[in-house]
Amino acid sequence: MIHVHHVTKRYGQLTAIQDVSFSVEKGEVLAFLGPNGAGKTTTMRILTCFMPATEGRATVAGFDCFEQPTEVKRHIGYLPETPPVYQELTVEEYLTFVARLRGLTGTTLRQRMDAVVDRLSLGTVRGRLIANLSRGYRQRVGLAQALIHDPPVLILDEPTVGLDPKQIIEIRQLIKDLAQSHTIILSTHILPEATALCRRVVIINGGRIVAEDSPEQLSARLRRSEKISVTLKSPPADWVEQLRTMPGILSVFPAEHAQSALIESELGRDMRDEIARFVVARDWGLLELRTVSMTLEDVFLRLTQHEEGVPAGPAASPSQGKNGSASDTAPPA
Ligand SMILES: Nc1ncnc2c1ncn2[C@@H]1O[C@H](COP(=O)(O)OP(=O)(O)OP(=O)(O)O)[C@@H](O)[C@H]1O
Repeated sequence: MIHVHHVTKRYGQLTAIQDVSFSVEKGEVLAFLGPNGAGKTTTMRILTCFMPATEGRATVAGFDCFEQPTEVKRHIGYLPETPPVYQELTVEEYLTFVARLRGLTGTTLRQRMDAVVDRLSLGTVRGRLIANLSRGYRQRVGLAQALIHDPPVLILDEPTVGLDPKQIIEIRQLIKDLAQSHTIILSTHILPEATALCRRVVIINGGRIVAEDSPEQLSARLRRSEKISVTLKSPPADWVEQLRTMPGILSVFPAEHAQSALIESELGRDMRDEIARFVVARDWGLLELRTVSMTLEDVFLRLTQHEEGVPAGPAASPSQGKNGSASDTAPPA
C-alpha cells in the first residue's frame, strides 16, 4: 500500500533523511519511531505530497507522490503534529470546509460528516467553536478532518503529544478501532504507544533507517544475554560476589536500595532453576525470581544511542555491535 524507495531529502546543506526505504502492507499499522530530529516528519511530508523528495520515489496505493499528488491525497488522511484546525469555526463549519476542499458535496458530504462525527464521538460538540474545545477534542477534530474523505490510508504524526493521560487512552483506542479498517503509519517517539498499537516498527535515527521488524523480533535479535531479576529477604553482605561465582553468570547488577539484582547469563541458557537452588541452599530467603525481557525501549536506546544496525541473524553474539553495548559494562535499562 505504501512504498518508500531510497528516498533522500536535503534542506540546503542539511540531509534530513538519507536513502530511506520501507513498505507498509494493506491493513498494517506501522510505527515510525525515532528521537527528535530523526526525520519522521520529513518522511511523512514527502508521503503526503507536502514536499518532494530530493532523490528516490514514494508511492501510496500505487500512485506516485511526486507525479500523482491528487490521487495520493485522495487515498491518504493526514493528521500533522499540530492539527490544522481553525479556531474561529465550529466543528461542523470546519469539517464542511475540509470536506468541500476534498471535493465532497450534497448528500455525500452530509453522510461523511455524520459518519466521522459519529465515529469520533463529536456529536455533543458539533456546533461548538473549535477555540473552546479541550485539546483532546481538538485532536478528535484533527482525526475527523483526516477521515472525512474516507481514505484507506492514515498517516498520524505524534497523535498523542500534549494530551493528558485520559485523552491519550481515548485517542489510542480510536486508533486501535481505525486500525481494523485502515492502513496506518503512526509516527511517534512514545515507545509504549508503538508496542500497544503496532505489530511492526521502523526505527529512524539521524535520517537513516536503523531497524525494521516486529518489537518482539527486534528485541530477540538485539538480545545478547538472558536477564533474570532476583529479590532476596536476608542475604549475607557478599551475596552479589557469591552469585558472580556461579558458572554461566556473566554479570550481577545489584539494585541500590533493595536486596535485589539483575543477573545476566549466557544467551540461550535459562538459569532460573540453578539460581533458585543456589539461593535456597544458602537460606537467603527467595522472594522473587523472574526473567526480564528486552523492551522496545531497550531496543530503541541501543539503536539510537549506539548507532548500531540490527544483526541479520536470529540472535546477536555477545561481541556484536560497533561501539560495544552499554549492557556489556552497565546495567541494562
Ligand atoms: N524546513 C526545514 N528546513 C531546514 N531543516 C529542516 C526543515 N524541516 C526539518 N529540518 C531538519 O531536518 C531534520 C529532520 O527533521 P524532522 O522534523 O523530519 O524530524 P522529526 O523526526 O520529525 O523530529 P521531531 O520529533 O522533533 O518532530 C532536523 O535536523 C530538522 O532540524
